[in-house]
Amino acid sequence: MNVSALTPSIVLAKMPVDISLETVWNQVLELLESQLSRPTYEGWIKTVVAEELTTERLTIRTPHPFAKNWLHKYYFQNINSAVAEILGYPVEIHIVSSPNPNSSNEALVEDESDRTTLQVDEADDPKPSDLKNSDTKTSSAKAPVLLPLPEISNAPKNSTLNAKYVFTRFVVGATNRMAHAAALAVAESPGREFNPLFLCGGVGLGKTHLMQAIAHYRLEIDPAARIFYVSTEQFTNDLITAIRKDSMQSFREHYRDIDMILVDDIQFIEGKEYTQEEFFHTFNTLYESGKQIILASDRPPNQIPKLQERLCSRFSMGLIADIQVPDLETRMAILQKKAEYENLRIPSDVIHYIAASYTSNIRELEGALVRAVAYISISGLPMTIENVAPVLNPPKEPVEVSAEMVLDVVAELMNIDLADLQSNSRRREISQARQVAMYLMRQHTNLSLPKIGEALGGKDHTTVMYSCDKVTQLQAKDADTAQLIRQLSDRIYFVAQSQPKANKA
Ligand SMILES: Nc1ncnc2c1ncn2[C@@H]1O[C@H](COP(=O)(O)OP(=O)(O)OP(=O)(O)O)[C@@H](O)[C@H]1O
Repeated sequence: MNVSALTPSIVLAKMPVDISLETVWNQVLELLESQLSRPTYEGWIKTVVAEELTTERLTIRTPHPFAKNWLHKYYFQNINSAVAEILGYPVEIHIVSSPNPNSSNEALVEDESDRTTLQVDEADDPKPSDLKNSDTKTSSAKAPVLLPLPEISNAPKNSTLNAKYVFTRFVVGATNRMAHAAALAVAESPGREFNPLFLCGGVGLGKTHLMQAIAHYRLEIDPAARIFYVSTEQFTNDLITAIRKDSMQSFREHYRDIDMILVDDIQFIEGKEYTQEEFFHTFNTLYESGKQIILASDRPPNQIPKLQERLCSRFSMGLIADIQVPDLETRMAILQKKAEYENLRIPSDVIHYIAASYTSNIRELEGALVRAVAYISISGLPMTIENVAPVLNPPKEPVEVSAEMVLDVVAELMNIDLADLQSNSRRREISQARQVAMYLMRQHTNLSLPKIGEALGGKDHTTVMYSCDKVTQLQAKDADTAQLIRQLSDRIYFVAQSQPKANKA
C-alpha cells in the first residue's frame, strides 16, 4: 500500500493498514456527534480538523484560540475516549489552533479567554450539559419559560423568544465565529467565564439571534431557569411605570430575582441617567450572585456616548465579542439555510445573486429572499435571476466613499496603524495593506491616481497604478485575498451608508 498517498498524513503502527487519518477522524466525529448535543457538536467539534496522527499522538486543529481553550477545558475527555474507541488504543491528544480570524478582537479575546480560564476553579466548575437535541423547542410543560412582564406596551422587541433564533439556525462564518463561540460558551456555562458577555455589531447582523439562542439553549437544559430577555427601551419603560405607580420594590424583584438577563440594544441607555443608575444596581446584584448577564449593542461600551464610567467598565469586564458584516460565502450559506428550513428550492445562481446584492444587513438579505419567493409563487414564473431581479430592488443607492473611510477600514480590519499606512515603511504587512488601500480607493472613490497617492502619504501615481494592478492580479489567483477585498469593500460600503445617519443624529 502506498502510505504516502494518504491524506493528510500518517503513520499507522497499530492501526489497520488501510485506514487514513481522514477516515479515523470522520469516525471520531460521528461518534462525538452521537454523544453531544447538536449546538455543542456544531459549535465546537465539527469545525475541528485532524492534522497528524502518529502511534503516540493525534494533533487536531481548532479554528481559533478560544475554541482550543474551551475544548481543552470541557471536551478533552470526550475526544480522548472517542479517539481511543475508534483506534482501539489511547493516544495523546494535542490541540492546536489557527489564529483568530476576527483580527481586530484577537488580542482582546485571547487575553480574556486566557485570563478567565486561569481564574476558574476547575473543581468548582461543572462541565456544561451535553444535552442532546437542544434545538428549537422552548415551550415546556414545566415552569414558566420567561418571566411575563405586566403592563408592557410598545416594546420594540418581543419579551418572548423567537423560536427560530436558535444556535442550529445560526450560520457561522469568519466574521461571527468568535461571537458564536462566546455565546455557546455562555449558554453551556453561564455566570462563570464570560460575565457579562457583550455582543456588538452593526444593524441586522445577528446579535439578537445569538442572544436568544443562548436563552433557548439554557431553557432546554434547565426549563425552570428564570431567563429574562428584554430591550433597553422596555427596561426604561418598566422603570418609568414603577416610579409612576410607586412600585419600585416589585420592579427590583422582577429584574433581580432571575438567573440570566439578556438586554438588547443597550446603546439606547446613553444619556438616560436614571435608567443607568437603576441598571447599575441591577447589574451589580445579578453579577454578585453569579447570574449571567448578556448585553447587545451596535457598538462597544467605550463608544457609547454619555455612558457612566462605572457602567462602561462593568460592561467591559467580561468578554466583548463583535460581529462584523459577513462575507459573500456566509451570506450565501445563510440564504441556503433559510431556504432549507422553509423547504424552498432556490437555484444556486439565484442565491448567489441575492447574496451579492445585499452586503451589509442580514435582515435585508432575508427580506430579499422572501420577496423573491413570494413574487415567483404568485407569478408562476421560473425562479431565475432575470425573473427575480426586478422585484429585489437591491439597495444600490450610490454611497459617497472618502479616502479617510478607506484608510480607517483598512487600518482597522488589517490591524495596521493609520500612521504606518501613510508612512514609507516597507514592512511586508504594512506595504501590503497600503497597496490594498490604494486599490480600494480606486474602486470606491472618484479620486485620481495622484490624489490617492497623496492620501497614502505622498506616493507617486505610478506606485498607485502598480499597486492596483498587483492587487487585481492577486485577487484573481488567491481566494483569501479575494475574500479579504470583499470584506473590506462590504465594510466600506457599510461605513459610507451609515455616515449620513450618524451626521443626522
Ligand atoms: N449568522 C446568521 N445565521 C443565520 N441567520 C442570521 C445570521 N445573522 C443574522 N441572521 C438573521 O438576520 C436577521 C436579523 O438578525 P438580528 O435581529 O439578530 O440582528 P441584530 O444584530 O440584533 O439587529 P439590530 O441591531 O437591528 O437589533 C434575523 O432573522 C436573524 O435570524
